[in-house]
Amino acid sequence: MNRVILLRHGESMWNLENRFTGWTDVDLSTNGVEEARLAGKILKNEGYQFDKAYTSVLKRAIRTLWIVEEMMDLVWLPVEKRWELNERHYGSLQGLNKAEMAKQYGAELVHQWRRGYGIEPPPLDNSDPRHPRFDRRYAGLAPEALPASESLKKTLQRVIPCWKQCILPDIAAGKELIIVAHGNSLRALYKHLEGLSDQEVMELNIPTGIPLVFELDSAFRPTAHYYLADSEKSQEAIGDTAH
Ligand SMILES: O=C(O)[C@H](O)COP(=O)(O)O
Repeated sequence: MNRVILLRHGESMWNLENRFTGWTDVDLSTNGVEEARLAGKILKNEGYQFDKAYTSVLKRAIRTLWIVEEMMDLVWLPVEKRWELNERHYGSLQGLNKAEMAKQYGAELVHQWRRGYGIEPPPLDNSDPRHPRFDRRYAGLAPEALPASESLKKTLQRVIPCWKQCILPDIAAGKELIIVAHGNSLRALYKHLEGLSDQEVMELNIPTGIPLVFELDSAFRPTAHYYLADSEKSQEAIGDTAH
């Protein structure tokens, strides 16, 4: 059986403050550190072993992975950091409070921005210092690859090539992998794996800090998936993420 573990980073400072984050490089909150510790502890206690990890180039995911590695005594683990696993770029919403935006623009539009498949939040201006073209970690990328905002669809269009070209060959080679990423990059991957419709993915929420196991058949199609938490806890966490 092939298997891959997906993990959304622990709660970040801006999750805590209910602000749109996207590509903003905010760190974990104290609670997020605890969530990452617990995820590592659960993975260790359940006997998981890894050969390699994938993560994004954003510190909330990277630090979550570091903490998991420490908890599992796996600090030697090879890690591949891929910008394609970053959170969806939230455009000019980044930094703004989600509840205040719902008051200003209406809950329905904000819900569409957050959970709709094709809708793109308002973009960052090209001259905005927060535009990724000013960030050296993206310096090697073609300018047209750098988003100023992304729908979930656009996010999926970068996540899935990374899945197919980098991650799947590692799984095919028999490696046990953990992918530590973000709410929307993982929603995109989940949509692809489970073949969710554009409508179905609107209902999908991935909680912070709870390992999600995908079992795959020999053609890498999912045969099962489950959270490593009791169902009450994961349902509560999924509910929290939705709001
Ligand atoms: O980027 C963000 O704001 C969060 O990590 C994900 O936010 P969402 O639940 O509003 O998509």
